[in-house]
Amino acid sequence: MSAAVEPPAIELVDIDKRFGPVRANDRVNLSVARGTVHGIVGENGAGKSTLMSILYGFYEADGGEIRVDGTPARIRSPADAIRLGIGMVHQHFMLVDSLSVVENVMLGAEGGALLDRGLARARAELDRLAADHGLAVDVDARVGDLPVGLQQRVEILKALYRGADVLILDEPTAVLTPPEAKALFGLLRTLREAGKTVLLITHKLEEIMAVTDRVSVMRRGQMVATLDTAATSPPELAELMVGRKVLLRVDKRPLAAGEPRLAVENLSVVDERDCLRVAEVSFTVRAGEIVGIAGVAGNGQSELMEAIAGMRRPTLGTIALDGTVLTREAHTPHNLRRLGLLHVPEDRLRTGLVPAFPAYESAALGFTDDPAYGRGLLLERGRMIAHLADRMAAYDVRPPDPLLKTSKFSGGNQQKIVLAREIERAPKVLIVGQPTRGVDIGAIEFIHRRLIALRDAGVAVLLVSVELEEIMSLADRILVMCGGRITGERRPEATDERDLGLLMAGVEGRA
Ligand SMILES: Nc1ncnc2c1ncn2[C@@H]1O[C@H](COP(=O)(O)OP(=O)(O)OP(=O)(O)O)[C@@H](O)[C@H]1O
Repeated sequence: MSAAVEPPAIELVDIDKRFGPVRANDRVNLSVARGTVHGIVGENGAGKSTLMSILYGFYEADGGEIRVDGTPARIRSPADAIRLGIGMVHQHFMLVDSLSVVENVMLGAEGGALLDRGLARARAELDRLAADHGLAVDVDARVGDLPVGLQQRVEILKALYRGADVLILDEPTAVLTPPEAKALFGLLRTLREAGKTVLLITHKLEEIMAVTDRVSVMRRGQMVATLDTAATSPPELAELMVGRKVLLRVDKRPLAAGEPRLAVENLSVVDERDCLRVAEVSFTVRAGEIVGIAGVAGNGQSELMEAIAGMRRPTLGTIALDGTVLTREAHTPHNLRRLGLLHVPEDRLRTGLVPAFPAYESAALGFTDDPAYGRGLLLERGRMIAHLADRMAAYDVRPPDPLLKTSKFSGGNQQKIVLAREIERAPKVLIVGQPTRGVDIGAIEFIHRRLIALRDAGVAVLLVSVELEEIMSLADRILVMCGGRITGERRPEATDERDLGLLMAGVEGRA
């Protein structure tokens, strides 16, 4: 342990921040010791990202003080933060795909341009950082060609290159595969050993347990606890986060599956670049059954879901609903919705919502002919608003304001709006991609219960998720996809994460 006299690397004192009526940060205090990994948890909209944005100079606090190494600091922009040795790794990387790693790292760094510091010098510096911290990456590779895990590494290198002593990571594993996440944690430990300080926001309590020294819990804009990680547990953290006990396990009745509702036969899908993404995939989903598709992101799951949902044309094969093969004309998102096939897209900002619309309009996307909204072209705004207000209450969306612009909701609350839109319309078949990405533990429990309730009510559910735990606890049957093919089928009680992991990597698991 470091000497008691050393001031904390970061101290936030009585930080306040309001957005209109929302008190996003309410007299928040936080003290982070140098050379530690400090976790921050809290339910969706608790104010975690706002607090970190204040520390990084994206927002200015309405009140309170920031101290860096014991000295009061004025941080009015990210440039101020960087000057004080604070770096941030964003969830959506701020990298230029067409430039190389070394060019990206130099971009915007002090002195700005490629001209200023010679490329050779930057390369040498990157090599040193890579060697010191075990951050191997090909500095001449084009960033757009790197897998997501390595792009994240470039973001970290960029922050270190600019002299960061404190690194803020906002849900860094949301975009990573399990091996990439493991590699990231190894790296965080190395950075800690080198005396760096890491602030880690995550919804995954096992990550908190695995890698942090201390953990702070936020709830409704306030800091409710800071604990030594070794002295706490996931159930205790979950309870502090949501203010009640959370069931971390899913309870479900035995399977009582009925008729096949969705039948996919020899389906193949080729993408825009003529690459085969889905190769001769066949399966059925019966009424009252959840079929889970496990796989590392990018192995054809997205294209498969989009093809079924009528957003992409399959090149070969058929899709049948209730025993009737869909013709080309019938296979449109609009008609599928009419037939009772609903779809929760995995990428909510790209295909699920329109960020610039008020929430009630985003929540009506694709359903503007719903009789509940009124007739014909004259949609009744009042009814759309009332309808979403009901859903917001049921899903505990915060703030429960249907008129607020979609982009102003926190990530997890946006996810709840999309889920509520699709799930609550009595589907016969529900296709749901990454339903709990970015949502907090209380909301995960709620969403899992809703999916089980739909199954028990006879809905055929196709669940695609990169979270193995989610697939294992919800699915009645698990299909594993790798390289566009189904590489195995398992019952959850007859498999484990290792077996599925092998199938996901294209290696035959145990029979
Ligand atoms: N630019 C903004 N304008 C209006 N309200 C905002 C803005 N940014 C955040 N908020 C509100 O402030 C509150 C805190 O949001 P914040 O993004 O900090 O939560 P979070 O804890 O990071 O949530 P999540 O886990 O869902 O990402 C939320 O109610 C959110 O809707």
